[in-house]
Amino acid sequence: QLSTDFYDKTCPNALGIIKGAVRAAVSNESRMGASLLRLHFHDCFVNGCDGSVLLDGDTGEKNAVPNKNSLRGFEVVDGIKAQLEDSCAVVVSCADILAVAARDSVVALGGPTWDVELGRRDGSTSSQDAANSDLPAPTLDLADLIKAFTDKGLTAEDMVALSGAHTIGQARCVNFRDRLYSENASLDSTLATSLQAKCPSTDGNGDDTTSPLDPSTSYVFDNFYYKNLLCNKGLLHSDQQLFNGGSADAQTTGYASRRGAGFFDDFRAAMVKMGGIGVVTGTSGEVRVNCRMTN
Ligand code: HEM
Ligand SMILES: [Ca+2]
Ligand SMILES: [Ca+2]
Repeated sequence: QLSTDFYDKTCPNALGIIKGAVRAAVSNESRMGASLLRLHFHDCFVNGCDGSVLLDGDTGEKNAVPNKNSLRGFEVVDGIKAQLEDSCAVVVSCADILAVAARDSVVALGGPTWDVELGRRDGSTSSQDAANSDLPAPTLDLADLIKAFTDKGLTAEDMVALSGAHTIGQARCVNFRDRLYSENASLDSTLATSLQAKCPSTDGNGDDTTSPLDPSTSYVFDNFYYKNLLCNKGLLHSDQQLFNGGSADAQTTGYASRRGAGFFDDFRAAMVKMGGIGVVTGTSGEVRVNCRMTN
């Protein structure tokens, strides 16, 4: 039901506007590419790709545990939406902006490109409970990571490929502290020691200081995420689950050795699949004028 040419007639500049704004935002701050990619993931996993993550409100998704003090990029989305409203009012949905911005972010940081399917409509509810229950936590083991994705119609293989998004971006100390102090010897000891300086052992100390998810190339979309896992350098507990003697090991090893015909091909296919989760099209839902509130 989605189509890649959805805005060709109604807003021919839409894709160019989004690409230009994403490029500018990423050149201003490289991390923004990671933040925009993550917004699309957190949108799609909660009530489908419907822009719900963008809605303001104390009881909305922005205040859910995985999102609070963590999600970023809302101002960039506002800027894109304002430009689109100037060019073609009430045509391009906020959900589609997130899908295109995710792709353009990956490309801006050296990753693969793909055609984004378009025509998603924006929803009207933002569910904090659904965000808390449906977004996978970094404490999960492999079986529960797989379940979080199969619950959304994705496969275990999609989960391993999509986790490669952690080749860019940052995580807060509170999300990997246990890797440094409790999960003895599972994290590479040199990396653990260097991370300890910025992430003290006491709960509450330095919780929000950030470290790169990919300590090798945190601003390049490449396959170093998987290479790191082979050396026990996965920052999050959930990352290292993809190479821990379990069922994901072979796929991780494959991606570590083949970037283009391995990881990149599977990543683009999985992104298209993720972008189709729970989408609403046609005349249901709406196209928001302001991504932060319903019309
Ligand atoms: C497999 C299960 C996943 C878990 C448990 C997980 C968990 C996390 C956590 C805990 C952070 C750090 C947040 C913080 O400390 O504030 C993070 C960051 C990030 N995640 Fe994931 N994630 C998963 C899958 C994904 C997927 C599928 C994508 C995109 C396709 C993604 C993209 C990102 C990006 C790009 C960042 C860095 C954001 C930034 O620097 O602003 N993650 N993730
Ligand atoms: Ca959503
Ligand atoms: Ca990287």
